[in-house]
Amino acid sequence: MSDSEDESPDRQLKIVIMGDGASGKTSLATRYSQEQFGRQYKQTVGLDFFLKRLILPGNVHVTLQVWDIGGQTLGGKMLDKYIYGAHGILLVYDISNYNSFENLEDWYAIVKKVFTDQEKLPHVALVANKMDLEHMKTVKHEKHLKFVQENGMSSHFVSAKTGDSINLCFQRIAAEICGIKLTKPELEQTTRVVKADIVQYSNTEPSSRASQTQTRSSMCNLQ
Ligand SMILES: Nc1nc2c(ncn2[C@@H]2O[C@H](COP(=O)(O)OP(=O)(O)OP(=O)(O)O)[C@@H](O)[C@H]2O)c(=O)[nH]1
Repeated sequence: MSDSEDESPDRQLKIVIMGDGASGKTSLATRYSQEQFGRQYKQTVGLDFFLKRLILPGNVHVTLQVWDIGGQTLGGKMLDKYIYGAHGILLVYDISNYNSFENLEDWYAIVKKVFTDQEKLPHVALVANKMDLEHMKTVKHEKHLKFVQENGMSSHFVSAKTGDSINLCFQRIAAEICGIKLTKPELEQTTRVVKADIVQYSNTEPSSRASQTQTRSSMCNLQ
């Protein structure tokens, strides 16, 4: 018997990413599935697909089918069909753009409409993207938490640019859908470790620094 015959088939989960144009949905998907980030904005027309396999605790193999829905589809005829059958929905906003947060009410209204009368509701996650632009933040933390609490969503703060908390976000959502509780060490393990150079200056005069400067590399866990 080959190894592959031993394995149970992957659980397939449909994950839909929604939110205003330029909030960073495609960037989130490409960062997660391909470890890449592009500064250039290229509008998604209709939708794009991404696939990502992951293994959850308990050796649960999962394939995420990530549906990246273009921001211009709000109000369009196809949106209901894109959302239908989703196991998880990411409502994404850009922390530096208040409108993108406010408009999530409209995106969420469509989700609720599609799932009225459905037995199983999808897991809905509120995702604050572009956390690297914290200095340009226009959405208060309390506003984010209120939306989460009022609607029973999970809460995530990420940056597709730096990759901060992206794996953790998808891992938590997949685990939640599969009914798997992640332990603290498992959550910490998923947090991306970013390498940083720490420059150590001696207490000598600036003029003599050039010859004496020593650089040391250390691992730094940015959360
Ligand atoms: N600084 C910063 N820029 C980001 C981040 N994520 C995305 N961007 C930038 O924001 C712009 C829009 O990103 P996209 O991922 O194309 O946005 P989208 O939500 O898919 O847009 P639509 O296709 O119109 O729906 C691009 O220029 C990205 O480089 C982030 O975390 N930080």
